[in-house]
Amino acid sequence: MAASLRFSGLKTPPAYSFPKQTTSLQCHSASPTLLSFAAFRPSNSSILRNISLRRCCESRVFRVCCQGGNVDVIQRNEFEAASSGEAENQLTCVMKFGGSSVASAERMREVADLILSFPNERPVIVLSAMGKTTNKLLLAGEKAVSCGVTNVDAIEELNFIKDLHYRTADELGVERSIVDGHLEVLEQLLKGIAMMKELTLRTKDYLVSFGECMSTRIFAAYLNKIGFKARQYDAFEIGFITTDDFTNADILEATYPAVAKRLNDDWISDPAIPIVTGFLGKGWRSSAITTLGRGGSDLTATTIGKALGLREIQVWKDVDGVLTCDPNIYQHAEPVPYLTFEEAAELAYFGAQVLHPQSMRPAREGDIPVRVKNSYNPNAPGTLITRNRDMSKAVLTSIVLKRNVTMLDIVSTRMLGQFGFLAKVFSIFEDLGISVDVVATSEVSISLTLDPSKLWSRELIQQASELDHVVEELEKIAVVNLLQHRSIISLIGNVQRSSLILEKAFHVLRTNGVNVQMISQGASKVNISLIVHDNEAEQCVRALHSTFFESDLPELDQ
Ligand SMILES: Nc1ncnc2c1ncn2[C@@H]1O[C@H](COP(=O)(O)OP(=O)(O)O)[C@@H](O)[C@H]1O
Ligand SMILES: N[C@@H](CC(=O)OP(=O)(O)O)C(=O)O
Repeated sequence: MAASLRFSGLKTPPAYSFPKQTTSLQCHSASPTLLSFAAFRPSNSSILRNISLRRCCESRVFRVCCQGGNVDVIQRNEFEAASSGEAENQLTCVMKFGGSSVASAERMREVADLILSFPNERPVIVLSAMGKTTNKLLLAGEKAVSCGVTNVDAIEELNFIKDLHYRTADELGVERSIVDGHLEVLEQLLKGIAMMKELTLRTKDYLVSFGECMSTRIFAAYLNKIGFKARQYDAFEIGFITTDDFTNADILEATYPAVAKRLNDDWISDPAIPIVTGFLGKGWRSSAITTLGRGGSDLTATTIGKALGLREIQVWKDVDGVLTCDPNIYQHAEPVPYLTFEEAAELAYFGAQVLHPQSMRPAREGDIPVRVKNSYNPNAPGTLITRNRDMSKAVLTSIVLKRNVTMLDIVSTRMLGQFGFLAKVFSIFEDLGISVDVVATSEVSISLTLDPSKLWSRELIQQASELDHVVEELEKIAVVNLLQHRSIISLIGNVQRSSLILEKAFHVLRTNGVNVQMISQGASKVNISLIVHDNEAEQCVRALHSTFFESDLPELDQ
């Protein structure tokens, strides 16, 4: 059953009772940015998990869907905001600053100036941990496993972290007490790890959470000190609900209404710039702190953007936007001015460190533009990522390298014409919970690569035995060749031009004496993947970059 409400002007009732079994409510609103709905059971005020909100693109129609039905009350925060005259004053965008942008007191000051240089914005700020804090915390945890309880206070990384955060607080003129408690608990936690001689994935997530919890507290205190009212939030306390996959958790749908409600309600009742911890969430079963995978603050930012229906999501980095290739491989890489969500998602998934692999999903679902900017060079235009862009002149957008990939050649032991071979192979991967990246098939053989981010997040010993297990299972139906130390070179761009791209690419690879071991063009039409040996990969990327970005390509005919 669908209910339809039409509201005009500011006079709207504060809540609407759904008939039982209602599955969708459509609202027409006066405000184009109207966004947050939350569904409650009034009996215990719990937020329903199965609610989702969709904005019908380019219109003022918002659709609330509740798959399970049984919604009792829908509360419309923006309608309330509108009636109290706050609509003009809503939060406008999200600005995420990565570790390199907030690495020191000086950098935090610059970031504060940068935020305040946009007086028309009312941003939600997402911060990562300062500099390399996450790596240091992980190293401290690993050292604690074997150093003995009495030696924990001598762990170099612990002292580095204490010194960095106290020094930053001192230099910004905020109270040390803002991080005192966290640093004490951090040391106790390391003692606990030393005592147990064990660092589980769950403990790892708790351990690294101290980085974001401290950077956001210091930064919020600094903004308050210089006269801009700010409020710190731990993401795991404001509704970031995730799976319980420690170190690599996924955001659950319930996050969107919960986060929207909390941030909007606080903003309406007592406006203050929200400063939210990136990267962190709360496991829905365990209630323990989880993390979204390395670089996960990008995903925190896009999740908030979608939850609040903000106008723009900005991710501020230490590079002039998404570049034509990894600048660590080739220093003459150039910024890419425009990308589609699809291109950016492929690029991130296939290894470009600049964006978290899952971060484009909320932005695409909410149709919210993402701007990648350089906090060290704010005047550079950066990269704008949107649903569509003009592809008529586009050939190649970016070259991405994913190293240390495992490849499997699987040849059926049965004869040609047997059906069900592909299905059997993929059911083995499904049973073992391993995801596959790139695939090329013939009737009796399959070559594929395994997704290292899923496989490699597990312990080393577990990885080796999982690979043995995969091979063992596949050998029941096929001859299997396991090839390690391979790289995927992904050519992201306009695959409508695949003949031109492949002609150029193969010319370059042949000239450089490189043998391509597998090639695949995905259905996404933005990515051609080439598999080469690890030790040839970087040289290939540099040569491909010269050909595609530093020399003239033939004019493109439609
Ligand atoms: N195609 C690419 N474009 C831009 N940066 C890239 C690319 N590939 C790899 N990088 C690396 O990603 C880094 C930025 O990502 P990241 O370190 O996660 O930023 P932050 O910590 O600021 O969020 C850059 O410094 C650069 O070294
Ligand atoms: N601090 C976390 C999360 C993050 O997103 O960091 P950054 O924005 O600096 O990549 C990490 O290092 O993975």
